[in-house]
Amino acid sequence: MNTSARRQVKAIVEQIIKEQIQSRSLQRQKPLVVANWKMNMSLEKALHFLNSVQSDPQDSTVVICPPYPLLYPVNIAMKKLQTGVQLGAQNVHWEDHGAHTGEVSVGMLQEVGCNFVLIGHSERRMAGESEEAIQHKVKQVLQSGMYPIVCVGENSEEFKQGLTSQIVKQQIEAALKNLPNISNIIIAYEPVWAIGTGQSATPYQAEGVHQTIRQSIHDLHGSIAHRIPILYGGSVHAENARSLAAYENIDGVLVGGASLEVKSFQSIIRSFNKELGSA
Ligand SMILES: O=C(CO)COP(=O)(O)O
Repeated sequence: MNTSARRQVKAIVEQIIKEQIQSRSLQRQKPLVVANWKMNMSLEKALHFLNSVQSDPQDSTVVICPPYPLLYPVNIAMKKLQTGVQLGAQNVHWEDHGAHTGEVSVGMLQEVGCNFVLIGHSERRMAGESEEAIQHKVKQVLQSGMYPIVCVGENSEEFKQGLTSQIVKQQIEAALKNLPNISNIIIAYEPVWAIGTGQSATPYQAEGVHQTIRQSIHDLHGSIAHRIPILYGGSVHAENARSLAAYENIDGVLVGGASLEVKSFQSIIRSFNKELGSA
């Protein structure tokens, strides 16, 4: 293909993506872009980050999940700077209070301004977090009115064996069964083999798994499934965010490494905005 033909194909693809995002944003809720800083960032870096990051709450909901000790100062800075960004935690305990050394309750997270909390991240599952603990946490967070972001996803062995659908269905069922009201639930599909590896699932692959997840939620809780945001996570960066945003069942992203730098995170936020001129 010569250069001019290649340029034409690229322009057509760009146009299709733009139309898909525009029609999708008319039908669905606002996209959600979530930063999981994991065990990274200092207070100084975090404050610098907040000074520079910008989000328009009309276009997307942007959430930052810092490590516990940064929650309070980050909340103060967010209020002062009016960044339009919301606060989330990376974990929580299911009890209100008590003898649980090193743990933090839902009430404590709310006191420091958290509206969101990650639950069942694969890095925590690998450290021994059980399905039962995840279910208790989801229930407790829902009761508080906060938004639990429940992480699911297969590991590389399971992926190679073609077990992805089976694994995510099992994880969704374990986390969401017997819940009276799931309207605040957010799901994040994070294939373990894509986390921190630079090897993201293709948007097409992710869309297929998101459809399976939506169907599983539907099987458990009925038509509310269509309103539950399903995020993709695993090597999301500035270059692949826009094509992920184009898919109907990809309602946002959960970003690790690329959320530590303002430039890459800002570019991911722009990819999920309705106005694509600046993307
Ligand atoms: O685990 C993740 C977010 O929770 C994804 O991490 P990376 O974006 O660094 O692959």
